[in-house]
Amino acid sequence: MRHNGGSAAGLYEGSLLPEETKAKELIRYAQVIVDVPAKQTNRPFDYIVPSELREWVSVGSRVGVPFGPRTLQGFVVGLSEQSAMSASRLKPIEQVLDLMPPLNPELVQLARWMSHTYICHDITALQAMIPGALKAKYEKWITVADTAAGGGSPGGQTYLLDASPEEEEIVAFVRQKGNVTTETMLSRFPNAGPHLKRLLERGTLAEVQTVKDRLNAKKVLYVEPAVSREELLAHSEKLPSGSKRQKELLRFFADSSEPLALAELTEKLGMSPGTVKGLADKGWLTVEAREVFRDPYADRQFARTEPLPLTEQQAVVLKEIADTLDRRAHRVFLLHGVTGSGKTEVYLQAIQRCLDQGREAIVLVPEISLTPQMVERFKGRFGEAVAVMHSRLSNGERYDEWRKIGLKKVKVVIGARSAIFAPFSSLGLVIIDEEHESSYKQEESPKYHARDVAVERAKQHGAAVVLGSATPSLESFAKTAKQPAIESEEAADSAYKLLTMSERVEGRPLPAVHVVDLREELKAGNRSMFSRGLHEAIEQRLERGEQTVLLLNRRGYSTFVMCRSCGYVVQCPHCDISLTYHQVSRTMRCHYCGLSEPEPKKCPSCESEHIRYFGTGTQRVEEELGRLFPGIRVIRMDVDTTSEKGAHEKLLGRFRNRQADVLLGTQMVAKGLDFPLVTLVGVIAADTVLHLPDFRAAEKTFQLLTQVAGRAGRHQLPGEVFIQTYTPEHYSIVTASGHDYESFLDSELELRRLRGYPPYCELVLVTLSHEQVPLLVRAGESFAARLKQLWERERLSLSGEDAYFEVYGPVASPIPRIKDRYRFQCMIKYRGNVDVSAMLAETSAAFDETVRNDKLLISIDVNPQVLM
Ligand SMILES: Nc1ncnc2c1ncn2[C@@H]1O[C@H](COP(=O)(O)OP(=O)(O)OP(=O)(O)O)[C@@H](O)[C@H]1O
Ligand SMILES: [Zn+2]
Ligand SMILES: [Zn+2]
Repeated sequence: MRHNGGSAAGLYEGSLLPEETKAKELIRYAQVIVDVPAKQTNRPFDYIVPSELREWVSVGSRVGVPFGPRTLQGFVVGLSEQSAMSASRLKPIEQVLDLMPPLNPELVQLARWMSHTYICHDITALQAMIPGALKAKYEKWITVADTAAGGGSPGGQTYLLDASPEEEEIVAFVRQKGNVTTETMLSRFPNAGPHLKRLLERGTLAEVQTVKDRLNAKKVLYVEPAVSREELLAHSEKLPSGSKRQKELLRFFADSSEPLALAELTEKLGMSPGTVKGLADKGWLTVEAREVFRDPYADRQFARTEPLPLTEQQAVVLKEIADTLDRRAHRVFLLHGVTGSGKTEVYLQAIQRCLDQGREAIVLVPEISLTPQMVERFKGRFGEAVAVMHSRLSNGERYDEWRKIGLKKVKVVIGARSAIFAPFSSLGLVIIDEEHESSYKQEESPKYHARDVAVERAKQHGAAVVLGSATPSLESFAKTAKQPAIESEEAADSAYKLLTMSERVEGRPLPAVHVVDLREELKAGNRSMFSRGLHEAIEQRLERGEQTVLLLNRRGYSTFVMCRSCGYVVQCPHCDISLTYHQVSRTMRCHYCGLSEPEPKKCPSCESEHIRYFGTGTQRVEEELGRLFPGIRVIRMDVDTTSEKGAHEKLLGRFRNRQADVLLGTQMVAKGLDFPLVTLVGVIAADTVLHLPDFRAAEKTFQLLTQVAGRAGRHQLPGEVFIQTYTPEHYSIVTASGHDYESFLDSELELRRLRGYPPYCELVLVTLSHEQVPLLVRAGESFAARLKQLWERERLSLSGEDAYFEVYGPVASPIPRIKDRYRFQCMIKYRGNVDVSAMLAETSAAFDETVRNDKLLISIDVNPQVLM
């Protein structure tokens, strides 16, 4: 069914024609990507657009289409007057699932770009763009098959050859109901299983499938008068005196003809819905179901804020961005602004400019810094025009926020990673706050980076992108013209424009940072987890009524269970990693497969009883604080205390209201928080990330330390920071303590250059997994060999260009086994104009059979953030 000779990309081009150039009546066919993520179905299929659906089908529509024996969800990616297939062989679209198409031609095109760039199926990319509530749910029904229905006797009784009485009964039941779900069937006939199977096999009954949304728009009943005020009053007069309530209700609407929600009305007037219904039945009132939006912030008031007069540095930066907006040009800015330099105010005023032009804006923030404070800043400035999207919203709330975008009820979306797909049609500005955050990368397929998607989307819209951070990623920094890491002409054109804000607002100083050598503490006989300096500083804050933020970076921290006698560490039996201890439930859990086991009483290896969890978790720091500073009020923020909906907000709210002296937590406390009374920041141990097997370890350490230090002294009171470490001489710690991004950058870039890591090359991580090592090794080796062959071919066509390509591995992955599957990886490093995506797509296609028949799994991660 593929169009003649069209290249994959070409297939979509027709769909990008402006809608009006294609008269609806000429549209006969739609190209649909169906919801089956497999190679054979990874292309558009042609369907007939029935004339009654023509008005409703556009590029980006979600439809239900017959596919083989089933009905599947699909996305319309193109419309045409003709099809290469003869019409007799094509089937019509069955359902259009939304009145408003959830995607638009630009997003459909973007999905195409994603599937190519990140090497995934088109449907996977399309599905990533819509909220979970719209992901297809298939409903299966049992119905009487057409053929069987025709053979009915006049009395409606089907004469079934060879059918048992039970079967007769089942068929009669289905016929009576029309459609029956399996559950209904089994609740009525608990032993129907075998009969059902036989009836389906013989074609008496058939199974049909329909596509259904997981969720529907929420509807609320509204009441309003159906007749004039005079008539209402007249009716009220005529009613018998016993109908007090009804009279009251009529008078109510005579006073105000505004529609009112039924629930609100009955509560207000203290009457039952029956009273309302009585009058509606008489035709005097109308009751009507209306769609409403579930608003997670409905009960919150946001004080309106006005633009602040800008500092000199803010004004310079805003002008650059505004100029680009005014020219409606595409341009990427990297805004390097120290902590507390007022980046948010710049974002707000840039957005205002964009809205003034009648365009829309997307703001991405890392999930964990999407705090009420952040939301407040945007809702406070733009009020109702803001939609908020994050994972703590319920499915329904998220769906409604998203629908508001399509319906043009909002102009600004603030959200985590996936908000980049907000279905705006005239996007003017995308802001990515804390652009260095690794959470912008999605770790499951499609493994996209929201920063790259943002740039791609902005190109299509002629929109500006602002990447903001106090600690820009090396990758982004290397793309600013200043950094000669990339030299080609094309690169110079697409270079990011660097904007700098080196000072905090109102000339406030950056906090003083003390680096404490923990080895010296031990020598001096201090065995506590708090150095003497930090201890004293906390004491001072308690006396002065100021607040402290303590960071315990648990990543890489030992919360494992170890035997003190023999050194045995409890590991997951299915994955090669140690189990993590959870104090609340006294269980040990595997982070990869979810296995949960009770804490062992004895060492499984030597039977010693000296087996216990090891290392410093946040709970232990909390206990220690209580012991050292009696009466201290601590709020602990980690995965355990923030798992419930709204917990995060509540904890921060309490801290802000001075209900605690210390906010203790993992990375969650490091970013975005802006509390006036915080004058002390302590880092319990700075080295935990430093020793991870990850080439970004030093960069991540620098970023984390700089970010957390930036929480101190942001307002009137000056701040102070203590960084405790076993490696005080490490350059990432030295430079972070001096707030010296430039020096860090120089040292780190030099190392990356020497070791051949980004930004001096691009990376792709290919992980293969299988239950048997021999097959895996063979597959790994032939995968690598095949890629190298392709490179030899590619290299010839690139003669003269500076290009580089190397495959490292296969070697066992850092985590060599997960869920009983062994894992091998190949690391690809390349540079220059190499179409690695195409090479990888071709190589993996060669493994299709092994994947299908032998259950080999191949995962491709382009620009990986996690190298495990
Ligand atoms: N022009 C201004 N005049 C006065 N106060 C300002 C101005 N701009 C920003 N502020 C205030 O300065 C504080 C810090 O600003 P903001 O939180 O935007 O910093 P930031 O650059 O985002 O820092 P971080 O990267 O640490 O989050 C805030 O309390 C903000 O209200
Ligand atoms: Zn032991
Ligand atoms: Zn496991």
